[in-house]
Amino acid sequence: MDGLKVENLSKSYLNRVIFEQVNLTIDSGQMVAVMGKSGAGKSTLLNIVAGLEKASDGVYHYLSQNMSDKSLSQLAKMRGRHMGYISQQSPMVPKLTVKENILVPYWFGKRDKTESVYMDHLQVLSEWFELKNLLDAPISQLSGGERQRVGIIRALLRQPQLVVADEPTAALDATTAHLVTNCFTELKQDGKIILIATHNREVAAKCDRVYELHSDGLIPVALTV
Ligand SMILES: Nc1ncnc2c1ncn2[C@@H]1O[C@H](COP(=O)(O)OP(=O)(O)OP(=O)(O)O)[C@@H](O)[C@H]1O
Repeated sequence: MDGLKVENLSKSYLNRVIFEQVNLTIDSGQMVAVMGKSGAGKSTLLNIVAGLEKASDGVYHYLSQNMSDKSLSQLAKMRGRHMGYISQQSPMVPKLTVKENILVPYWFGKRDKTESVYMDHLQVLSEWFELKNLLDAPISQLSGGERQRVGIIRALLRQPQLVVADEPTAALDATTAHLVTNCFTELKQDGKIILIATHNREVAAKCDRVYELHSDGLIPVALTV
């Protein structure tokens, strides 16, 4: 199974339960949004799926592998090869240019395609996200929304099967946010899996399914935008 299957996942910090009984299946070619009030645990859930932290209980499978059995370093390898993780504030190396920041994971990760494939894809993505003219600029000169788009390009550079995007449009105006949702829609049409945490109802409305995260699990919601 190429998809993602989450079963009875729970997370607690010390004795405080953030969520439990989270069940979610996303097949190839599907885009799913998780909404919910601030502090509900959306970032925590996405961090677990992306292998940045461990669940307290439950299992999840991705690419037919039981991810819950893996160590954080094994999960980091899986993430580098098979996932694109977009965080709320993508960390950047201040002294590097935009292009160099995008290429950092390529420099340090396993290269399963030729260099020209990555460079061509970088050009396509930077054009799509309207950053082509800024590729040689120091990252420190970019606005918050521009940096957010750099983080998205970096996560997509390796053409991952699973994209985990935490508030990918938080710093963007409506027009630029459309670039992101249109890109994600193309990716899902190409068979990728997209999991988004968002407060933006217009972004969620573009998804195949929308859930609200509560302490006792995910509840499907029907959006009227
Ligand atoms: N390392 C940690 N230790 C203790 N509590 C934590 C830790 N990380 C997150 N939390 C708590 O878990 C809860 C869920 O946080 P999370 O960031 O996942 O929420 P969220 O739904 O993404 O919120 P927002 O919409 O505001 O981004 C919060 O109450 C937060 O304080």
